[in-house]
Amino acid sequence: MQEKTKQADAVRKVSVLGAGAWGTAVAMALAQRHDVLLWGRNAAALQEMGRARVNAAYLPGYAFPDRLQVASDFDAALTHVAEPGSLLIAASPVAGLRPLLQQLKGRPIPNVVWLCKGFEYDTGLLPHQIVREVLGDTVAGGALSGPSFAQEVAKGLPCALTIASDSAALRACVVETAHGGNVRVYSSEDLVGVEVGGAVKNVLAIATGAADGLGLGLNARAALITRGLAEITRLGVALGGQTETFMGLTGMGDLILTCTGDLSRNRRVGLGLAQGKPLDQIVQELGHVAEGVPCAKAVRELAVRRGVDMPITNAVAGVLFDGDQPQAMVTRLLSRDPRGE
Ligand SMILES: NC(=O)c1ccc[n+]([C@@H]2O[C@H](COP(=O)([O-])OP(=O)(O)OC[C@H]3O[C@@H](n4cnc5c(N)ncnc54)[C@H](O)[C@@H]3O)[C@@H](O)[C@H]2O)c1
Ligand SMILES: O=P(O)(O)OC[C@H](O)CO
Repeated sequence: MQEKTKQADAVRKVSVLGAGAWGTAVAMALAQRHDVLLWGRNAAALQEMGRARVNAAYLPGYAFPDRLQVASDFDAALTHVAEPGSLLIAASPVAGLRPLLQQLKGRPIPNVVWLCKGFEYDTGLLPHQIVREVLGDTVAGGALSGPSFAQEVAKGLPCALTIASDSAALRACVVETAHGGNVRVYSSEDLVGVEVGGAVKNVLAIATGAADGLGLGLNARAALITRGLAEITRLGVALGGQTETFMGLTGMGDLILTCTGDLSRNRRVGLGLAQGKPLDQIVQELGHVAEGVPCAKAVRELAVRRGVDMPITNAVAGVLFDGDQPQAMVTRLLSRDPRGE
């Protein structure tokens, strides 16, 4: 009974800026009940999506629901969410967040919710810090995160997400809009904790993919996930996140999904490294972003600056950027001195 009151009854206007796999899947899920406009930076691809009613490049095989329309241009996507209670979703990768926000600067927008997971490559900033740098404090913003493969959401399978924001009004707006049907939305005030969990789990998924690819077994996988969670928590707490957050959906939940699910692009990077493929080839074959790659460098540098011990991240970064062999990564981790758990 109580759940029902939290679910959106009113039809709302939503614009999703970014038409990769995740932006498209979120737009499709919200279009079960709301009027959704999907915009992407590639005009020709958008036009084709509008005609074929499917995102053939990033989410092939999943037909758009009727209430999902493709935006004719960027201005149309913003006009669509002009009325109060609307939702603007930024669905770019981390690398595209700053340029996207710069396009929004000075424009009348109701709020902004971002979906990307990672630290910015050059600055080491979390997404909410980029938002504040570009838009200031005048726009309510929040991170929507949690264990969620785009293909499963596009299929209408159940999933649970967390909206993290310091604005109670924004959290309520996202819950009222997105909670319902097969999507559950929880709330959190811990933006740092939610964002750190989402960012670092991608690096750890590369590590578990490599370990699995090397045939190291399920014991090794469980050890990497568990020690990985300790690593995420150390960094997250050092940056101001709350310990409990890392035990929740956006911490442990997303870590388990990404480390164990073969739909994960980051896990597939690790599997490819174990086969001896060059990183460039792996990323090209993926055809999607693997946020753990740039994030590994940003996290390694941040951890050094903050004095946080992150052995698994360092080992992954060694393979990605310093020419270490995946087997050497394992040796490096196993040869560490014993310590208390
Ligand atoms: N796919 C998922 O299952 C999933 C789930 C939850 C969160 N996410 C997160 O959502 C974000 C987007 O992931 P995705 O799955 O849509 O990626 P994707 O690779 O499927 O699509 C990326 C989209 O961003 C565009 N893009 C690529 N590089 C860009 C750049 N430098 N600047 C601007 N745009 C760029 C591409 O044209 C494409 O439209 C990532 O941070 C990812 O971690 C993904
Ligand atoms: O496919 P990945 O590895 O980018 O992971 C996708 C999502 O972040 C899982 O929650």
